[in-house]
Amino acid sequence: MKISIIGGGGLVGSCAAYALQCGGLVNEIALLDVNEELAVGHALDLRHGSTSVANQTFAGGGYEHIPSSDIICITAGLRRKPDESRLDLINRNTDLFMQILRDIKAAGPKPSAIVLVVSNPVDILTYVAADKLDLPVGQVVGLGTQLDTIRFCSLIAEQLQAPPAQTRALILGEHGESMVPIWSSATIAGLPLDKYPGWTPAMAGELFTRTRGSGAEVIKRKGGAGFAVGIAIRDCVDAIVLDSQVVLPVSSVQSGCYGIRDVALSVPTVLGRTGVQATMEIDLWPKEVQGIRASGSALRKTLDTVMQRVG
Ligand SMILES: NC(=O)c1ccc[n+]([C@@H]2O[C@H](COP(=O)([O-])OP(=O)(O)OC[C@H]3O[C@@H](n4cnc5c(N)ncnc54)[C@H](O)[C@@H]3O)[C@@H](O)[C@H]2O)c1
Repeated sequence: MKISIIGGGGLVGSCAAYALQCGGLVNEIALLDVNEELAVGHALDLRHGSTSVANQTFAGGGYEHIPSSDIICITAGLRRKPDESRLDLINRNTDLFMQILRDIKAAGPKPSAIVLVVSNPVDILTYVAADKLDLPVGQVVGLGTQLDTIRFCSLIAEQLQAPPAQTRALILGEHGESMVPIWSSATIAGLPLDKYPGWTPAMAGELFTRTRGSGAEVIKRKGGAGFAVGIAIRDCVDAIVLDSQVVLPVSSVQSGCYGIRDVALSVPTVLGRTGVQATMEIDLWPKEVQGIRASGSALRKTLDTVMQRVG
C-alpha cells in the first residue's frame, strides 16, 4: 500500500507520516509539497529511522506519486488563526484546494484510490472533493470528528484518572463549532460513564467545552495541531489498509442517515479498503440527533456559497 500526503512538508502532513511510520503498516509513504525541499527533507529524516521500525520506503516530491498511490491524503492548507473559526478559513482555502483537486485529476489517480481529506474546513472540502473528483463518492472520506473524538476521550480519561485506551465517547456532526457530544454511548472499561467513580453531571459541559476549544487551545500554545491529528489520520489509514471495517466518526457525503442528505459530516461510519462501506444510524438521544441535523443545516448554508464559488 502506498500513501501520498499532499502537504506532507507541513505540521499535520509530517506528523501523519511519522505516525504511519510508527504504525508500520503502509509500505510506501510519499510526501508531496509545494515546498519540495521540505518534503524531501522530512522523507530523508523518516527514512533514517526505518531500520528500527519496518520495511517502508519514503519519498519527497510532487504529483508524479499520485498514479501509484492507493491512498491520497490531503493536508495542504492554511491554518486557522487562534480567533478564527474553521468556516472562516473556507474562503482562503477553497481556491488552494480546487487547484490540488485539479492537479490530482491531471496526474491520473487509480480508479480504486481512497482520498482522505484533512484540510479545513474538512466537511466542506470533503464535499467539494467528492463532487469534483471522478471517483465513487464512498472513496472520498474526511477526517471529520475522529480527532475531536480522541481528544474528547483523552480529556474524560484525564479528568477521571481513568485509562485513556479504555475510554469510549463519540463526537459526531461537524468538525467545528456545531460538533455534537454523544454522551448516551460514553463508557469507561465497558461501564456507563455516569457510573464511573468520580463522575458528576457537572463535568459534562466543562469537558465538552474544553474538547470543542481544543484545536484553538493547541494553536494558541504551539501554533498548530500535529501529533494527535497524525494519530487520527493513522486510525483512518489503518482501517483502509487492513480493510478492518471498524466504525469511525469520519466525514462523508450523506444520503439519508439521520435524515441528512447532500452534505458531508460525521456519523458512525464503517471504513474499509473501498472507503465508506456503510453508515450506521445508531439509536441516540433526541437532542443528539437534533444536534447532528443542526450541523448538517449549518454546513449546507456554507456549501451553498462555496459551490457557487467553485462552480
Ligand atoms: N481535520 C482536522 O482534524 C485538522 C486538524 C488540524 C489541522 N487541520 C488542517 O490541516 C491543514 C494543514 O495544517 P498544518 O498545520 O499542517 O499547516 P502547515 O502550514 O504546517 O502545512 C501546510 C503545508 O501545505 C503545503 N501546501 C500549500 N499548498 C500546497 C499545494 N498546492 N500542494 C502541496 N502542498 C501545498 C505548504 O507548503 C505547507 O507545507 C490546515 O487546513 C488545518 O486547518 C485539520
